[in-house]
Amino acid sequence: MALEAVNDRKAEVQAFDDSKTGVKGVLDSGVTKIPTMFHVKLDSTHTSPTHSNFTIPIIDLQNINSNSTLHAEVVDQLRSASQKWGFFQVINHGVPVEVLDEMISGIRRFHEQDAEARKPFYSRDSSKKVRYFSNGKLFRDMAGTWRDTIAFDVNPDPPNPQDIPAVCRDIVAEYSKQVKALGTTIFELLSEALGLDPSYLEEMDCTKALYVMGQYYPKCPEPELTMGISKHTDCDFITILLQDQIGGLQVLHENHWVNAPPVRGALVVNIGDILQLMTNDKFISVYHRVLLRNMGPRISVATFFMNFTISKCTSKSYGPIKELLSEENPPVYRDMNMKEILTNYYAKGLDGSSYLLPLRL
Ligand SMILES: O=C(O)CCC(=O)C(=O)O
Ligand SMILES: [Fe+2]
Repeated sequence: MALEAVNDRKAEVQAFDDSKTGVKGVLDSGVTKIPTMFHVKLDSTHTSPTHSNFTIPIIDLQNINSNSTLHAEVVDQLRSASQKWGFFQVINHGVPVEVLDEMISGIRRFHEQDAEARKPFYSRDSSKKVRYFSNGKLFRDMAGTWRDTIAFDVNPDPPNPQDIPAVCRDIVAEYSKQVKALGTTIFELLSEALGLDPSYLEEMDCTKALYVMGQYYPKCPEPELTMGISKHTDCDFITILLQDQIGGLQVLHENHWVNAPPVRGALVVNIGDILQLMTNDKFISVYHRVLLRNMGPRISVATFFMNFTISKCTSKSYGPIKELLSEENPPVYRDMNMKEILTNYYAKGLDGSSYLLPLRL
């Protein structure tokens, strides 16, 4: 890019960020063409049909407390999904559908309230426990995506309730509590799926930190030119995702983009990069993205089991779990502490799963 173009782009991004009203603010200004900073480099897969022969596994958690045969079946399904897909949906997971609906509504209320009410929460200071922003890596990723976020750093040290926007305060607290409990159950089942003691992953601090991101993808006047979220993997242990009924989430499976269709009452779970590392690639952290269509807005809530703050993350080291290694399955990563992992992660743009490469042996 010529220097002039780089400077233009910088000015455009800065003006957008200074508006403190996100992509929603751009839309509300009445544009019919999206600003060039949101034009992403598209590839042929942007418009190609998705692969409908595949479906992301749906796992019913109803029977986890039943007899041991039924329990073992659920564990088998989780193991298979984590190995082959890195993604699955869970139903009968114990989080009431009213809580799910109200969480979507609360996030919608935040993003759809008056711009003046949103502005005070807008910040790029990642040490803030509650903050509103658009495109976390805007100044590093060259293309913006059509998405705004309200994020809550809810665990282990939750924000002061007064700091949470009143329009979603109660439900954020309730949802976080419920999703943490579900996460704990899922980590127990995943530990079993690995042949480990059920408490293994919890003892590795996998359930300690939760980061909840309320995503808002406004209706887009030119969806064919941009993305909701570009192709990436999640830097965490697992992610539990709540999505509304709009659709648009796609998962890369055997080189095909496969839709993760909204299932009422379900939560989507995916394996993150750190769990792939710990399982020595047995469980996979796969690429996913959100493609925008003409519909919208779309709302989702991604809960990352991870502390993204370098100064507060766990001091534990992560590498392939020793119990899983053998002569036939030697470690493919070296151990690294969380500070180093996060430092590598922040040095890359969003599409940067390569931050784990320095750990590959
Ligand atoms: O909104 C979605 O469906 C996916 C969000 C996501 O992948 C993320 O926040 O990492
Ligand atoms: Fe993600």
